[in-house]
Amino acid sequence: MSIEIRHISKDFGNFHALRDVSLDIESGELVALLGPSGCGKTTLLRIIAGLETADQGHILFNGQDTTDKHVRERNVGFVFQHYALFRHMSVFDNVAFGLRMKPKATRPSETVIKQKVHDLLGLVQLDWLADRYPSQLSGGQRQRIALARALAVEPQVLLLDEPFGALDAKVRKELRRWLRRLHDDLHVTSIFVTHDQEEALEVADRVVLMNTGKVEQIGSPQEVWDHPASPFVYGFLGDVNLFHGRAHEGEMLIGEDQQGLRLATPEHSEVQDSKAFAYVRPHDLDVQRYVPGNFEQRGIVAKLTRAMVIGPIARLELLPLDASAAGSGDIIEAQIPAQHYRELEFKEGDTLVLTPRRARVFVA
Ligand SMILES: Nc1ncnc2c1ncn2[C@@H]1O[C@H](COP(=O)(O)OP(=O)(O)OP(=O)(O)O)[C@@H](O)[C@H]1O
Repeated sequence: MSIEIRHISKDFGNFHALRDVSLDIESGELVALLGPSGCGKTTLLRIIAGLETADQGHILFNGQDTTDKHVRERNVGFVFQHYALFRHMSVFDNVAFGLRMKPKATRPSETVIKQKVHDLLGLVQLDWLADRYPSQLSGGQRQRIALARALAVEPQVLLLDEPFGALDAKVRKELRRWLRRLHDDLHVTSIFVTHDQEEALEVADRVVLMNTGKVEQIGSPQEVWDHPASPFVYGFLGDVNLFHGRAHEGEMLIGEDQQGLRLATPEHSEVQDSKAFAYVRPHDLDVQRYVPGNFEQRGIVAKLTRAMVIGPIARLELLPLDASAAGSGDIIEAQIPAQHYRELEFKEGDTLVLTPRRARVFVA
């Protein structure tokens, strides 16, 4: 089932929860809605489900407008963060629930239901728990049962709202791999909401980045990571350092003195002396020892305030000596291979020079 989201807007009182959101989801795709808390992800999911109505715009399923379609007629399966399994029902009865609630004319026989529930429990690899009650399951097991229950009625669309949000990091990681494999087997058009960028990038075919009720960027995980469309996306997807400076005719200057850094920004060759921001990932910073008076050595001069070696990576925290380069008081973070860090023999308190290998410049 394909889903077209056309110019959806939604206000709650004076608050604009969604502003003119448009998005096409292909049949069989797994799409992540990613963004900070309060950006409108859940509201959009609820509108797609029919649990909430939009003030403006339309949702089309397979080209058909769903505006007048009740949630029950949309053939949508849900899984929420706070798994709403029925506590007084066994796992088997929870999964069978949707099938038993079908109108008599379309309700399968108990024999068929039994087979189907066992197949679904097999699919989520928990057949052995059929007789247990929700309170006797781990959080991860409950979410897998919730998914089996959502799939029982053969939805054409699966909507997942922070399905693994309440679980610990290790279980989340296992479950997201498992969700991806399950999706590859079933190909149900699926949308899941998350504020965890790693989860979105790892699981989804495409990621929709949202901020303050608007779509900032839509693309494959690789596209949004490699080519963030806006400063917001750059900052939201992973750690990033922000440097301030000025752009002029295809070059950005960071820092004032002769050893200031010049970054080539051919994409801004038309710009005349404008305020600019450079975004640089910690692993894209080269770090060398500072040599006073060496004018060949251009870069951001900073003091090493803290160094942590975590496995193969050394994480360095640095304070720029020229506060105008970064936001005042802002720590710069660099990541270099631990081996390299040991060879350089840096110590906390050393003055170092940072040069970005890769930067993305936005002009104000
Ligand atoms: N029924 C409601 N009445 C008033 N305001 C609401 C209602 N539902 C949501 N909002 C507001 O709309 C905004 C978007 O909410 P939404 O739940 O869609 O955000 P979200 O991106 O899913 O956030 P989170 O990740 O925290 O769940 C929030 O500021 C929220 O307070």
